[in-house]
Amino acid sequence: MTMELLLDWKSIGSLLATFMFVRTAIHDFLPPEVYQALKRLFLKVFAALKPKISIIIEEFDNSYNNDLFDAVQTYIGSKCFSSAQVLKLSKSKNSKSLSYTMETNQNFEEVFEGFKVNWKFHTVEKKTNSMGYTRSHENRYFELSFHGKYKEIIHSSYIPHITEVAEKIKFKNRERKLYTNRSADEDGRLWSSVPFSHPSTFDTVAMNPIRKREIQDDLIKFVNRREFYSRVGRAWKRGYLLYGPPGTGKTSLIAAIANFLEFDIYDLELTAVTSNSQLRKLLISTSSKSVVVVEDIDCSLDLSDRKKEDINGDDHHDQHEKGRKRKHGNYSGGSYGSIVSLSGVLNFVDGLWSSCGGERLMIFTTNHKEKLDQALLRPGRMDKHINLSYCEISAFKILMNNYLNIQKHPLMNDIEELLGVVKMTPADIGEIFMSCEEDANMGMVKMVEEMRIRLRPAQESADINGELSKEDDQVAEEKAEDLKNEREDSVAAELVDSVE
Ligand SMILES: Nc1ncnc2c1ncn2[C@@H]1O[C@H](COP(=O)(O)OP(=O)(O)OP(=O)(O)O)[C@@H](O)[C@H]1O
Repeated sequence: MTMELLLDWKSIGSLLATFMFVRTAIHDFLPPEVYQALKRLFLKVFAALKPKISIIIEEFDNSYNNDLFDAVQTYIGSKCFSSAQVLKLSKSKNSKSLSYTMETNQNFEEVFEGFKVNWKFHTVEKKTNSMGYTRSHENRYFELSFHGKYKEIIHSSYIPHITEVAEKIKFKNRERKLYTNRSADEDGRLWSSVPFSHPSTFDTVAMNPIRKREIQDDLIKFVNRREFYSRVGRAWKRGYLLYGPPGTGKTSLIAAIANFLEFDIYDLELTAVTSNSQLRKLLISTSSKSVVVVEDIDCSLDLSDRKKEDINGDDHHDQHEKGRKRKHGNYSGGSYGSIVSLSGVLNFVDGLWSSCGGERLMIFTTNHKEKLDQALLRPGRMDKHINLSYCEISAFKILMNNYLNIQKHPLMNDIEELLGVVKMTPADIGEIFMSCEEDANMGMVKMVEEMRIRLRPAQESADINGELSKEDDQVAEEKAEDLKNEREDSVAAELVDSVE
């Protein structure tokens, strides 16, 4: 028995020695190219002996569409361009972009987290017999092959990765919509929609670049915080209040935000809402990536006096009566014809979306921030207050570049000085530039003229009050400087104010 064992150990030893000898001989005597080729062959043979696993993803699952098949098709379509030899190219009706799909029997290979996966697309003709008729149809499916030891990673990481990427691609390619509830009463639908195509972007909005960057950062932070919101048990939403005089870019900024996030826009007309329950339905039916806008909040609701309204519920009779009168055109409304109560708005702003998932940005606009209830302004409801005001030089430069396509001009100093004393909205400036689009120089001259015209009444009234001495020009200059400093201070204060 001991002898046999000894023999066995001996033979193993000599086998190892032979192996080492052959290996060294091959390594030392064979040319390196031959050695590498042999090595590759050996690895291939060895890999072929390893267990391989395949997963089949069919187009239909018990006659129902298989979402995973669609996801794989989208995913591979976005990647196979460089590797597959035959591809199909198409563009679907509601899509902005072209999409590639694989042809039958084509392979696509990729490396995920360090291991290789192989995809193959199959089409098989199938015949079914029912009630004496033979019907043939195509059975399309993807086959995913990989080494057996990666089964767990495929299931827990790779497949979720595919669905996530596919979702992002589909979202990017879809046509975005602008929804409005204005015609809700007539056609019975909650929202009517048109494709959303507003040209305003963060590049075209005339605004202090630092504040622009700050808003963009805030938006990026918001959309990247899904886990945070779910961890702290809060609805994934953020409230913005845009305030400032008419024509300062509130609507333009909203469009720029929606374009930046690639979200749908819901323009919520509160005066067209007939009850709080309708308001609730409207809000719940918004898509999972949406910007809900309530413009001119001070004009559509009596928000200044909360005590007038029943905060915990609707006064249905009262609401109904207001709605009836409004429909018949003879309702001038509490202060502005409010149909939904303040509680309705506050409730949904506070947490109606907690159970809906999805990311929603709520934007209110007003020309009169001071008219709004403090309860509505607090963080959680309006997380960020953005003041859009009269044009200052950095915003002016953006408009000048947009409309006249110039970055510098000899009249810039005059304009900067005048902007310190004359209130010009970006809309005013846009109008003047629009009329001289072809002649940048003329546009700038006209601008200075218009500002000087507007400056005169201010100087005259100052004169009457005895504020202006004989050295008009010098004092006007000093005043311009003071106002400019004041403006800079208020911009700085606003920045501090809006930092959470
Ligand atoms: N900050 C801005 N940047 C670029 N364009 C602007 C800006 N502000 C105003 N405009 C131009 O003026 C027009 C009116 O602007 P917008 O509707 O955005 O102002 P608003 O503040 O929403 O006005 P309102 O309070 O009356 O609704 C727009 O068509 C836009 O071209």
